[in-house]
Amino acid sequence: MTPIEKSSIEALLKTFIDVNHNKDLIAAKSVKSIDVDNNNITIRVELGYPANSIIDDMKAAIKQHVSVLPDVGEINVDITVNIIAHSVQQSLKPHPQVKNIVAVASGKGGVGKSTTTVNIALALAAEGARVGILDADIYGPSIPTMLGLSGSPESHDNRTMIPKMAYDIQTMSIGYLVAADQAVIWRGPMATNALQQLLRDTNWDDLDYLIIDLPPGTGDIQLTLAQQIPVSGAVIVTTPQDIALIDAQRGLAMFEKVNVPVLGIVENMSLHICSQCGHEEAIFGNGGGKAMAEVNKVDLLGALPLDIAIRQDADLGRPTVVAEPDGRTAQLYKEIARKIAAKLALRAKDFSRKFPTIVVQNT
Ligand SMILES: Nc1ncnc2c1ncn2[C@@H]1O[C@H](COP(=O)(O)OP(=O)(O)OP(=O)(O)O)[C@@H](O)[C@H]1O
Repeated sequence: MTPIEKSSIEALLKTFIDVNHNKDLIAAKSVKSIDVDNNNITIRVELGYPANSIIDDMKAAIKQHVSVLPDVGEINVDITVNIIAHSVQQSLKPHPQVKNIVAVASGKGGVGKSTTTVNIALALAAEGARVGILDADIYGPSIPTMLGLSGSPESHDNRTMIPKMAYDIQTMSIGYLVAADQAVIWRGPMATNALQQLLRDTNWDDLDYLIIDLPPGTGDIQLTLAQQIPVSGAVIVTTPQDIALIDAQRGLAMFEKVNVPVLGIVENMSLHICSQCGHEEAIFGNGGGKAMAEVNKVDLLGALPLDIAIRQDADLGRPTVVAEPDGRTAQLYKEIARKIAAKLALRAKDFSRKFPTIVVQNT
């Protein structure tokens, strides 16, 4: 029997690409230990993103990958998940109750930003994370409707608000607090102050991810929010039309300007699938999101079809990820959600939480 060296296993794991971030397991620092005992192998993998729906397949794939070693005995693969906080803009302090804030933006309105936000948030939760949504879309706070929620949030201390819950997700929305026609007229500082307050005064309960649905566009409000909210990353939603892509490009530039990493682009309404005959048609054009991602060197996280079920589910307060959790569309949202979280996992840790604040006391 030829004894198996750890280095041979490591060499093999260097060729195992995790499709969620496109890095190999060693480069991504996902392999925590490799033990060999009498050619029986135990590999301990730690993922930095929630992955409920793929862990079993990934275990099997790693086993298969390593099984080519000559004289290999039993192979055990143990996969755990550990979601940590990642760094935010240098000048800002991270939110104490939220590990990672992710902003979802769009260059223009109506591209399906809120629908995408809500489904991605539900997908992250389905994958095992603690998730919240902050609906900051003052021009059309639609998250409450999409989750079947209404009414004012409660408060135990008359100071902080308790997030309203739907499908295990903590939510706060400008829509719970003001009439639909009121917030729309807010301008600049009024809107940004209100949104900052909403973030600060909500009693978020230990979140891994807080997804913020930003108001559409790239004006002053969005820029100020991108500057003042401690975000770990941003996602841009666009449709494949030229006009939407030009606006999405502005979104990219906005986040670049304030040093917020763009984790990728989601192309929404990319193909129309006829509910009668299944025929697929690129109503808003073809390949726009991909081309834009390539030009700007960001990732295309995924493309969602223009599908009447997505709209109907959202209108009924039961978005597709929970209405049809095993369907193809839910799978697409979960793939996108895992990619967002996995890309974030590769980014720098938030070191500010690791060290206690040092207080010098005069005696
Ligand atoms: N992939 C999709 N297929 C079918 N309908 C969709 C899809 N995505 C969104 N929609 C529908 O398109 C409409 C606009 O979506 P949504 O409200 O999410 O857009 P938005 O970009 O957040 O808009 P705004 O921020 O301007 O209010 C909604 O009726 C929604 O149900």
